[in-house]
Amino acid sequence: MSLNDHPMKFAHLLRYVTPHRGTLALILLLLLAGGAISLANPWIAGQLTAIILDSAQGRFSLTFILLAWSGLLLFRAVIGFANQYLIGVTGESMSAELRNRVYEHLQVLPLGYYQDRKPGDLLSLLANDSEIISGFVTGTLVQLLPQLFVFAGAFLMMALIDIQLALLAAILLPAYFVAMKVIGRRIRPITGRWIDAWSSMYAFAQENVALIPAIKAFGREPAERARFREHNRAVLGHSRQQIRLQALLSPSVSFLSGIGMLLLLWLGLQHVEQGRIDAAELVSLLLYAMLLAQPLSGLANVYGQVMLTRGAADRLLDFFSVQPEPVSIGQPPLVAGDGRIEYQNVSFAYPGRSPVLEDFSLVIQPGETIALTGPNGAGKTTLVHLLLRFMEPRGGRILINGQDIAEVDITSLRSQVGLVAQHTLLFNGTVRENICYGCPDATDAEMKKAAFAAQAHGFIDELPDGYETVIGDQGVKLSGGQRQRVSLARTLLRQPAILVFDEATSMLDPFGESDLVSQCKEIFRLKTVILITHRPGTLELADRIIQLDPLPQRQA
Ligand SMILES: Nc1ncnc2c1ncn2[C@@H]1O[C@H](COP(=O)(O)OP(=O)(O)OP(=O)(O)O)[C@@H](O)[C@H]1O
Repeated sequence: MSLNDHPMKFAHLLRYVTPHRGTLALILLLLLAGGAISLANPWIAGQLTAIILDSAQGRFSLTFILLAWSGLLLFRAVIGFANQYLIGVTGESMSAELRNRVYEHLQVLPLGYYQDRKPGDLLSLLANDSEIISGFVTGTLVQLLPQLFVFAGAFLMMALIDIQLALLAAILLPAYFVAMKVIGRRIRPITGRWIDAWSSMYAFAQENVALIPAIKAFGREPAERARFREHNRAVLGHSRQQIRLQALLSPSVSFLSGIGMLLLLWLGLQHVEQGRIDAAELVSLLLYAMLLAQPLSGLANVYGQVMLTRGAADRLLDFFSVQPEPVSIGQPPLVAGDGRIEYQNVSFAYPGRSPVLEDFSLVIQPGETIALTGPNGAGKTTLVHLLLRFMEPRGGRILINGQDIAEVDITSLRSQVGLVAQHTLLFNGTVRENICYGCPDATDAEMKKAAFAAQAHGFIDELPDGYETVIGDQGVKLSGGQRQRVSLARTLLRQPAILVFDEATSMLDPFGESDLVSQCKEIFRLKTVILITHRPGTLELADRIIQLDPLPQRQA
């Protein structure tokens, strides 16, 4: 599929260029000025040769020419500095904006998108592809016109000196383009494979770092090392192929242009002998011919860069075209109410799997605490994930306070349903930051009240820095039960009308659990609560126990 056939169109990516068009235009002007100086050099060299050979063409004094030349070189140096600076800064700002946009889109994608992909692939969009796009704009696109300008200028100057030799140089050009095309065409798929291999390696390393305890416990270090080496070998293999082709590209073009120069020199000398041009003009002409070849090797890189950028643009556009979670702009908020929940004939199946729920109905009265129990895989977590609209049901509907949740603003819905998940998800920050994650403006007293209710205050107080203790990645510096309590406090602090505990007490010791149960009875009296649990201590809290049984397996 070509980029313009892409559902989101290549123009979408140009949005990141538009805010910088002023700076890019300035860069372009400076590059053109640099190009003009490059075009002046061969002419000056011709004048110098004329003076040295004492030819009639030497119209300026040696001192004047040297001074003027020095001035031009200084001017080019200043332009070079300005350009390098502007190109660097603009490129970096563009990639930063693109990275922001990628990250924003990541945040609004449905949970299922993450479950189907490796984190490394997503991170590669941030790390590689955003850079490639901005690098193309600042490193290739803006350079194109100045290169063409130098090319056309050099050709024109040659034609003014000797039209035959100028045409000969122009006739030799297709050879360069053939070399560029043949090699350039092979670079693109290799780059795509290199990026794929790189993201697989990254994803593998990331997963392994998270699974270190399991790897150590099962003594799998040597096997994992070997698997990493395998991934790394694939990355290296593709890099080698890519580097080989890229390395081949410029020298091939240089070789062809060198041969062309020799041919030109040979014919030029004959024209000098025939008196059609003088030696000074031949010097200028040869230098112009070199200038002609210079943008060509630049253009050879353009081809490789375009191929590389098309790959990155394809991946980014694919990513941006993934539908975000159902947008709720303009949808009314979920009106705060007494917390009545009603599942009406709800059906759901994960993609490619047999149905988990079919025609499921359940009414949970305001202030009621129900325990949801049943065998593993029966669909208990799925049921509460549907309540939070992490996924959408295939059939039926779910009402809260009489409002269909499919028709309310998703943020207002999630602010009223507090989930304490089966796997605690804590950030690498302080205990305070973790508890206040959903309510950054909570006061110290409110935070501590939530921590007391979750029976977490006692152990937090004994931590080296109390609430300011950093708990490590995923809270590794806390015990499993402590993590659950922090996560519970985080949810309680939001004071949602509906509380969902998805095996949230599974790691608490029996005493801790009974303490928590009595504490929670106090809290739960005011809220609608769904407890997913198998533990008798927690079941005791429930007004009603709902047994969920798995549906008979059948083909999706
Ligand atoms: N992201 C997913 N993609 C595909 N299938 C899934 C996904 N998540 C869960 N399932 C499947 O859906 C079914 C219900 O899973 P769910 O997590 O809701 O069960 P559960 O009753 O909460 O189980 P447990 O008691 O083990 O926590 C299971 O068969 C599971 O394999």
